[in-house]
Amino acid sequence: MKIASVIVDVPTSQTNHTFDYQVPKSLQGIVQAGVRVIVPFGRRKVMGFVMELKEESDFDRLKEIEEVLDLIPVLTPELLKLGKWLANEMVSLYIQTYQAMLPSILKASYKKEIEKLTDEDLPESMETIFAGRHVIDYDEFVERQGKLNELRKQIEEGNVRFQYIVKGKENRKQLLFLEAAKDVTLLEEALLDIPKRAKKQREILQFFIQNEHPIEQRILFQQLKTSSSTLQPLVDKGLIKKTYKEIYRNPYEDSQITPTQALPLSEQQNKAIEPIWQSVAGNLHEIFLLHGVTGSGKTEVYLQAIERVLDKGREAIVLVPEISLTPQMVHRFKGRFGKDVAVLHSGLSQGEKFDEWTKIQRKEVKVVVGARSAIFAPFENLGIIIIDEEHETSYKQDEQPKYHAREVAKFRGEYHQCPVVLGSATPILETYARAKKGVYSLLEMPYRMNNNAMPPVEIIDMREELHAGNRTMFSRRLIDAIKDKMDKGEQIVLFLNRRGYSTFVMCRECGETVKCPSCDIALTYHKATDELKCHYCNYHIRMVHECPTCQSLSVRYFGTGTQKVEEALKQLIPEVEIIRMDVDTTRKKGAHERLLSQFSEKKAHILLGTQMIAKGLDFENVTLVGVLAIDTMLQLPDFRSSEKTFQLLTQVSGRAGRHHLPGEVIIQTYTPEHYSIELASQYDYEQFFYKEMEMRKQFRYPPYYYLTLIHVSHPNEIKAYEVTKMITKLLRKHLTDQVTILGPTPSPIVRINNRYRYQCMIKYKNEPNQLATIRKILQYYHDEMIKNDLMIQVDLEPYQLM
Ligand SMILES: Nc1ncnc2c1ncn2[C@@H]1O[C@H](COP(=O)(O)OP(=O)(O)OP(=O)(O)O)[C@@H](O)[C@H]1O
Ligand SMILES: [Zn+2]
Ligand SMILES: [Zn+2]
Repeated sequence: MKIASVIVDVPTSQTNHTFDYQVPKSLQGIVQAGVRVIVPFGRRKVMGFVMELKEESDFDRLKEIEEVLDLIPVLTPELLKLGKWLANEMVSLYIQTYQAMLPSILKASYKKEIEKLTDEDLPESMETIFAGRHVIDYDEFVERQGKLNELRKQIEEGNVRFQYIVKGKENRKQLLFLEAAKDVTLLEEALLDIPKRAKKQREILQFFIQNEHPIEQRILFQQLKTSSSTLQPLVDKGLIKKTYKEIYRNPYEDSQITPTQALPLSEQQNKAIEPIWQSVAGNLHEIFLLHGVTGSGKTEVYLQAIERVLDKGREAIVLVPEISLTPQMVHRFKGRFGKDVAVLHSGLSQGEKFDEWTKIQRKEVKVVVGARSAIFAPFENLGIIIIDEEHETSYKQDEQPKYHAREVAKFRGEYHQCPVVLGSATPILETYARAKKGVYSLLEMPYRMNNNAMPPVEIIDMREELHAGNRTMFSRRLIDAIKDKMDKGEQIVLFLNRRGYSTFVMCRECGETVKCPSCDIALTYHKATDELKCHYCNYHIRMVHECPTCQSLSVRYFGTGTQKVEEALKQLIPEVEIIRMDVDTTRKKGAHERLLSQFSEKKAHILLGTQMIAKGLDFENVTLVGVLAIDTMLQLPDFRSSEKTFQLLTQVSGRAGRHHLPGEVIIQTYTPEHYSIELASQYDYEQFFYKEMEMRKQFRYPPYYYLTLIHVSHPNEIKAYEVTKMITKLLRKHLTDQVTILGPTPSPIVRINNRYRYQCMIKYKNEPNQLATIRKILQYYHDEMIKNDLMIQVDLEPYQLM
């Protein structure tokens, strides 16, 4: 095969197809599908992925591949196929999609260099920049105000050369090891020749007489309190040799993880796992929804399902949301499967991620536990895919390609003919509806382990607090409960929602927000025009200062930070010890883990935090969970806000009373009558599902309709608006009239990084022309996107509507 078709690292829609290259003789047999190569492209050199090899091309005079970056393909045949499908479905570029599947360290880095080719002096101005060097960075040349026309002249005269350098910048970590270079008897003989006063040298040699295994040089020096100068003569004599060993950067201290055994399953676990085992045994592709309340023992089901998969010699992918990928969670998997587990999440350094990925690629592990992108783990014999907390929005990538891990899981499950298990206490509506219809197999686990009751939930009406003259953010009931637990030596988790933002307004007197009459979402405040706007349909009214419902003047913006909560609480209860967990306190590596272990060692009464603490945590001594300001979530301008509130409350409540001590939950809100708060407090998912489905039907949202969101941004507001308007026009013209097109309307966050953001939304049930039309629109704006700083982003089935 002499010709390779290559997807090149030039992310534009015009280059979004394969280019043919000749494989030079020297690289034949080395270039194969799935490897990265370096190819000439225009005047540059770029990285590319080989899609396939073939004998013939429709083009003649092909350029040659210059270099191969991999000996083992980084993309398996399955991943090549998956990437093609995914890019088409998501209207994203092939190159972006393939790059999203790989550790970011495998992305190419590009550099421009100028090389001096002559021994003669260059003109003075250039010589000072070269400063005696042969090669310099082009960027440095420009930065130091080198003259470009001078440079061009020198290039033409052949005195200097300009070149693009492409590098796959992966690096493997190597450590320096020492080991005996000769037989023990020979070492013993040599020892006799070393004078008594060379004490340290003798110690080193004795060490190797007693230890035949290589040891890291650094550790030996530490142990024997010695250094290179003592060692060197022994190396020179050929008694000891230095070797480099590639090692994995391992972020987890495996030795500290206690191995665990499979637990005898409870009755409901048995019932749930049986169909999964059958599907594993029969190599059947089936999608399961494991709907189990918090603490019902879902994780144990996952573990024992995986066990069967490994027994068959196949592999497993387990997805866990980023924020619940805590050390606790990792330990549960490593405890059961030990060294067979790789872990992938964003807390790892690039190098660590690459090493974990390498273990998968080399088939040195059989299980990967990771966040969203672990769905692309290059296993070739997959036996199960598990997505825990399947409702989590972090499974949807919010940059291109805007894929959802669940859809990728289905593709891979079908390819490998293996089960996909979606687990949650609060599955997303779409998923539960499919399970009800029989598209997925529904497995229910309605009870907690040991039949512990779910902790009782008390809803506190914050409007009444205000009426009673309490202007703090804590209800009297919550403060009393906190003090009570402190007295008993029990612990408290306080949760503050932060995903909201202060652009919605609410009446503190009656809890009312102003909503769009046709979209049923909260209006957002726009300061510039002093208006409230619906960012789905662009309905707008003047900002209200008097509550439309109760005529009070207590209409306020909403939003508080964790730090404020901490300070306010300390004023009320001076002796309280608080561990605060938010983006600020967990920025440093390992901080997350440290704070949690401090809390479990009972070094504080309260763990106060944001979304970060809502999931996965399992503390024996926690008997009270308090929820502050849940309204900021309920009023998000997002049609899923009720659902997200229900999910969050259920998760948070699940943190209390998981063990022997009974727990309780207190939720503070200005809208206690809202169905998602009420039903969450009763743990009634089923009821919530029906109620919410009704709303979705009425306002024409998923799962009854599909949505596509198109985002436009530009430094000039008028431009952003005009383009969005044009896009809605084109859509209206080319799509069938069953489709609703909303917009143009400003995004809820109108300006980010000095770019103005507008959007429009397509609501449809079945629209065969959609993808083709969107592609045409992108083509149409191609030049402007490249030259004029215009950005258009397409999000199919969006999760973030901001
Ligand atoms: N078969 C079993 N026998 C004894 N203990 C079990 C068994 N299965 C699970 N457990 C224990 O019950 C507790 C709850 O289980 P687990 O954390 O797996 O529930 P979960 O459904 O994943 O909960 P969440 O959704 O809240 O994370 C854990 O402490 C776990 O070790
Ligand atoms: Zn009011
Ligand atoms: Zn509207």
